[in-house]
Amino acid sequence: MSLKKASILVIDDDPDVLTAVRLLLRPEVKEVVTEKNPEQLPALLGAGDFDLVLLDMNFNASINTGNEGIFWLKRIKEIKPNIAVIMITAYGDIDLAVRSLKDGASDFMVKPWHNEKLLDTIATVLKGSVAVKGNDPNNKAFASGKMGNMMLGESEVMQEIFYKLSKIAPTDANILILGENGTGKDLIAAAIHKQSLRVNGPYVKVDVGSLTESLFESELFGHKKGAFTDARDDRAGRFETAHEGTLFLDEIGNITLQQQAKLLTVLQNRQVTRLGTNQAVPVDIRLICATNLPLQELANENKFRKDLIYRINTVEIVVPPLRKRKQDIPLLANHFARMYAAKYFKPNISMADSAIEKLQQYSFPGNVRELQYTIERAIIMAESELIEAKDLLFSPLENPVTDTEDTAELKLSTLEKNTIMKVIDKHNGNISKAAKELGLTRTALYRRLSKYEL
Ligand SMILES: Nc1ncnc2c1ncn2[C@@H]1O[C@H](COP(=O)(O)OP(=O)(O)OP(=O)(O)O)[C@@H](O)[C@H]1O
Repeated sequence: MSLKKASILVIDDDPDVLTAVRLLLRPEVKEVVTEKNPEQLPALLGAGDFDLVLLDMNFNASINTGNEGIFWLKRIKEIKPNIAVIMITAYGDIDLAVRSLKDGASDFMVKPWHNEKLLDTIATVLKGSVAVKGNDPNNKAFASGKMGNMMLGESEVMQEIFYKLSKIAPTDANILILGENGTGKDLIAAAIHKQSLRVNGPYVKVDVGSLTESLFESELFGHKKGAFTDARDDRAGRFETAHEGTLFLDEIGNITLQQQAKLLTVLQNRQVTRLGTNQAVPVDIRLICATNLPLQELANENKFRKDLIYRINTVEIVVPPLRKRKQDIPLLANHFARMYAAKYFKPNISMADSAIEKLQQYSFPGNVRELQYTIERAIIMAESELIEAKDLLFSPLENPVTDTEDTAELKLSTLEKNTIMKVIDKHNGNISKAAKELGLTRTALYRRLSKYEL
């Protein structure tokens, strides 16, 4: 949605702020309504059709915890879940503002702001929020339950994914998400839950790839006290915990054939039996699975059961690596720059064109996660307000990948292995630090260590 068509509600108890915002927005938007008393919010939201609320985080001069802002944010989301909210905050409340993103705010502005920056932020949020409102395929964002609340993408392929997601999220279809590490599979799973009819139910994520044979059953299906040596209490498994909600099984390609058989039985019967009991408990879950492995190939090699694939992939979403959708890089880079500029108290920092160009020339083997860490590093190190090409340092894997050739995957594996060794060495064997620099989770790094037998 464009600024010109937007109806905006501004809530702040400082009349000077309200006047300033009114003067700024009136020529730019369709309608601007200002109100100093947040108690009026429910009535105003009921009466008007607002696209966006600018909401102050502090309303009582004597209490300055920002909690009133979070309280009112939650109320807005209860009354009109799809309305976009930008929080207005003072410098000292950045932590709370970041928390507000988790509670559904689309963005936040730090006082005092530059007028242009405020308009820019409102315009960006409005563009994103349409996806939430109408699931229009021409949008650049899809609402997620995660930090920043938005999954961004303007490439054709991401637009198609958003469209597909908007269609399938409200159904109960099982979904299989395929894609390399760091492409956003986790974010997609959270987004599907957020946009589903189960949104008020639990969202339970399990990294099944990291569960040992012995933990697998008790973790997923639960156990009775005494069922095995460490079972000190009765415990519900993740299937039961996810009852009436969504169960997200990550790294599904890494489970053994034995685990696959157990999972299949539960999915077929839609009931679980806790270890140590005979009683089957019905479970009502929506299942989402994800993996970075080619399941079909694994099935052809008899490493993954075909009947399980059929069971889990009613709908398949394939998320392409970032190097195959470079059009998304500017949008994502600016999004991360704004996010970290706020986090590290550098509100006026922005990305130079040369920096965006450099990012677009890089192959990002760690995908969006690596882009995110690259920008975070640049913002932390930045000495001026403009991030330039020279400020962007990639993890040692700097050679752009030309993945049109057959040899690309092979080259990439060798580069990846060497890079991992170099980075671990640099951090004296500290896996957490190495994983962070590489743009990987610790689990993903461990998996690579075992893949390359390091
Ligand atoms: N399209 C996107 N828009 C905004 N942020 C994104 C997008 N894609 C990924 N991210 C961010 O990149 C990081 C990695 O994403 P995520 O964890 O969802 O990837 P993944 O595919 O599940 O990775 P892994 O396979 O390693 O678990 C997260 O911080 C996520 O918020």
